[in-house]
Amino acid sequence: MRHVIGSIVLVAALAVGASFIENEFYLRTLFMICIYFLCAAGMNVLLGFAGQKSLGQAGLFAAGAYAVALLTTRYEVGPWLSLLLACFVSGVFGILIAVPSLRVKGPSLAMVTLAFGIVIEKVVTEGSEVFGGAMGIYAIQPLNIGGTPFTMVQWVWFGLLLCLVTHLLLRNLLRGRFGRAFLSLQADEVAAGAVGVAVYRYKVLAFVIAAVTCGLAGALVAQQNQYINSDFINFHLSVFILLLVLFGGSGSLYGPLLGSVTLVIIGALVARWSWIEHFVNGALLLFALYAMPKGLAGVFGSLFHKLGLNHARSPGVGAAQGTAVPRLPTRALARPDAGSLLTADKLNKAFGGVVPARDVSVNLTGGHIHALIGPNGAGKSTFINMLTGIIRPDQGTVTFLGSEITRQTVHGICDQGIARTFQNLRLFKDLSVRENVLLGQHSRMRNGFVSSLLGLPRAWREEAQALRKVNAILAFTGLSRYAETPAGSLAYGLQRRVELARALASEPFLLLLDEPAAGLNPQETAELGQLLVRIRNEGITILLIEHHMDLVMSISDHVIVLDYGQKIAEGAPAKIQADPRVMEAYLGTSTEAA
Ligand SMILES: Nc1ncnc2c1ncn2[C@@H]1O[C@H](COP(=O)(O)OP(=O)(O)OP(=O)(O)O)[C@@H](O)[C@H]1O
Repeated sequence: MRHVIGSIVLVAALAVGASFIENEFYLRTLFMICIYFLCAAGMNVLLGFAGQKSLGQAGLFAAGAYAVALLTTRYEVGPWLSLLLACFVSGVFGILIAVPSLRVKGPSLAMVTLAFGIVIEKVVTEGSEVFGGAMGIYAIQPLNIGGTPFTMVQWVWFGLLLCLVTHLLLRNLLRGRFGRAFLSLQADEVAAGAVGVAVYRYKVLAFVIAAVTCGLAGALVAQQNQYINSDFINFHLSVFILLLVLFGGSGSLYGPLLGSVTLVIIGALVARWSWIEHFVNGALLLFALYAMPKGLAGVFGSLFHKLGLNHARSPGVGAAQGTAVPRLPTRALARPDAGSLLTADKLNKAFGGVVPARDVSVNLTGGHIHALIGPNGAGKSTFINMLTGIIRPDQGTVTFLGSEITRQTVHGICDQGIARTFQNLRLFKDLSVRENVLLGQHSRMRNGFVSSLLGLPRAWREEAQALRKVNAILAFTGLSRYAETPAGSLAYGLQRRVELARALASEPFLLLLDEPAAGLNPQETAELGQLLVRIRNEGITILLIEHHMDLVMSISDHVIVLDYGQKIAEGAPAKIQADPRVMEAYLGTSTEAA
């Protein structure tokens, strides 16, 4: 609440200050700070959190501006309703621009969005019949109160109010489940899916948020000027919006504010020499990229840190660190009598000539540790990838708790109760250990977009409950003391444990571990074995891919052996150790020689 009250007081003070300003240029500068803040706040969600690079924001600005222009001049829709509809139209364009992001990434995505911006620019320039071309559209109805158009001071007040609301709403959204999900997209989409984040849905959402705020800004500019033409909509605007975020601090809640205040004021100072404006912006962009990778927010953040002013309390530090033996949060099994938890029936997969799965059928009994072993390239990881939806089998079915999951999405399978770790660690390295594990709780949290955006009690309750569970998992896995450490800075063995803790946070029925002991020293391997037994004792079934035979034979209840994509043996560890086909597969010799 302190932040909310502080923000309201600041905005109220600015609004009162603005009412004493008589100079139109200063008021307009304040209004443009608000406009660019709106653009930057949405762009920050898209770029700073979700990691999607867009160079087409000018097109979305145009969508809002022209929507309001056409609605008020051609269709005589009232200015307030037009403003609302303009946000809706921009949101629809946001979905359109998001579609390519489902297929392309990084620079390719930037090029596609750039093309979108250019197309919109061309459409409004050339389509003079509808959009007025370079002449533009005049007589756009401004916002009004009781039929009296806003004065310049009222525009500033309204701009400030929108900035306040946008900031507080986005802050609610980004500090919880949604913000973490966006960050996971930026870090690793495969891992995001595996912890239950619906990757495509969240990407589209980030694009829509950026589109709506940008469209709102465009509509306000059109209504305030009562005029819009194609000169407003150009590539420089898209780059400027990008610059606002990068200069202010991408991924920081304060970045958009710092960026828009600084750059609009710099723009106002050089306004009389319009020819140098682009040079200045170019130089600032280069400066931000080279000298301030975290933007102004990063510079201020480290300054406050050095001065000891950063009192941000870490959530729930020390919780669940008591002496009692910690328990894992688990969900109740819908069918507790289910002997067979998962059945894979005749799974087949071919990558061209390589066939890593050939009629593989496996039955995993609940409450056991199953091990999947086999020589390198036998198809073990492919098998786990098929169970978790990362790879679609060519043939065969996977049934989990009585329902077929063969064609389900990666996040849908996580939702059902299957969690996994990866052979090559896939941690969200820049996030703290606690945030990594909180991301594991994503699929267990039920607060939706609206309750998160509005910061309703339900969202806070969910967040507090998730935090309690995460603290218990950290204690269970012995990670409590590293809770605030960035995951990527931990020793390798601890990183493996964080990935395991993250998987446990989705409260799975079945835990799939792809070589969890790879890279661990003998002591760490022994500790891992004990941890896995404790997890099994909590009622969680484990399927473990491992090359450490000592570990496999000491903790497994059931061992499955793959070779060249075929199951060649399965049974109790002692039986597998004595199986001649297994020896042959491992030693590559005939049974007699072995
Ligand atoms: N996406 C892919 N495209 C093409 N070939 C693939 C793909 N994934 C796996 N393979 C091939 O399938 C075979 C089985 O790979 P997989 O990773 O499943 O084996 P593995 O038993 O897990 O091996 P290791 O123990 O070395 O991890 C290998 O020859 C591998 O090169």
